[in-house]
Amino acid sequence: MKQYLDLCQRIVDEGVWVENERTGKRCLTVINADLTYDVSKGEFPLVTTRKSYWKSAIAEILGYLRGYDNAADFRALGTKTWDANANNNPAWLNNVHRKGEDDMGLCYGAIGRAFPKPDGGHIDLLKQIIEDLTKGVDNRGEILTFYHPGAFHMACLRPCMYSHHFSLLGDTLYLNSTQRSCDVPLGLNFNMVQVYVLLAIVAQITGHKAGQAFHKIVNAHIYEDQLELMRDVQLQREPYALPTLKINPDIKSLEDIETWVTMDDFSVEGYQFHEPIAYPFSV
Ligand SMILES: Nc1nc(=O)c2c([nH]1)NC[C@@H]1CN(c3ccc(C(=O)N[C@@H](CCC(=O)O)C(=O)O)cc3)CN21
Ligand SMILES: O=c1ccn([C@H]2C[C@H](O)[C@@H](COP(=O)(O)O)O2)c(=O)[nH]1
Repeated sequence: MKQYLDLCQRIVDEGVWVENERTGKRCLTVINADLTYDVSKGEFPLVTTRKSYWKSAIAEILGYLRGYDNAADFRALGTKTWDANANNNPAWLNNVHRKGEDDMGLCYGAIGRAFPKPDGGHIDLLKQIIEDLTKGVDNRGEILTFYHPGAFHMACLRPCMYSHHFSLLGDTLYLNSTQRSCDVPLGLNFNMVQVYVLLAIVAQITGHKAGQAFHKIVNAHIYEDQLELMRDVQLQREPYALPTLKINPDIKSLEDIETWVTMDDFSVEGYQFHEPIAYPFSV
């Protein structure tokens, strides 16, 4: 929690105003942040200085792991976070590749579960990683990437947290996740939860202990219409102790994740938080 608040304060104190063409808004921006979550100690990085919608965040990462490319599928899992990008962005609505209502196009899991090969066909990157890790293999390239510049014109958004690199040291699994662009008041609440959950659940289904997750952010920003709420409300609050996350121990394979897992398989204990803050969202 301290590392999150420190980053927010750093943006307020040292950020530089940058015009963003896609949203038509200015963003107070810093470059480079490194956050660490110790999953081995159960340090679940849930924001306490406002109500954080952790179920929505877990539903998002679950949808990516399932290869979803449709906001309706995300809603069925328990999150509306893709509705706006799929259905309210004029550039995407006019894109000839959009396959109709709720389509997100070729991004995130649609790439990671079926990465197009230059010589034809696809690779299921996640399946291959899970198979390797289950056998105790780390080939120093166990990388789940959602980043395919050749597909950007066929997607509603480029992936923000675009790479998840798993590593084994003995029986302990580590994760390095990289994010190119970060909406710190809104997106990062979710992204911290997602990095933690991704390491915890992949360790669980591959039979390893979870170690640390390292989260690298390149462009970290606060949109101009979020700044006042962050500086004058959220940053004035004292954080509470971190809660803990429980994951159903019956989840044992990638197939379980693909077939029956729901938000009921996750629970958070001891979550004490301050009043909700409704930050403006930029499409
Ligand atoms: N500008 C922007 N910021 C983002 O964080 C973001 C995007 N766009 N587009 C793609 C996804 C969608 N994500 C989202 C979308 C909406 C919320 C949001 O509205 N959160 C509210 C309410 C959440 C709820 O009720 O479930 C929040 O207070 O956290 C968060 C992340 C993260 N990503
Ligand atoms: O998981 C996510 C997804 C998106 N974001 C934010 C970061 C930016 O504010 C926008 C994406 O805009 P680009 O112009 O494509 O950079 O969404 C996030 O923080 N986390």
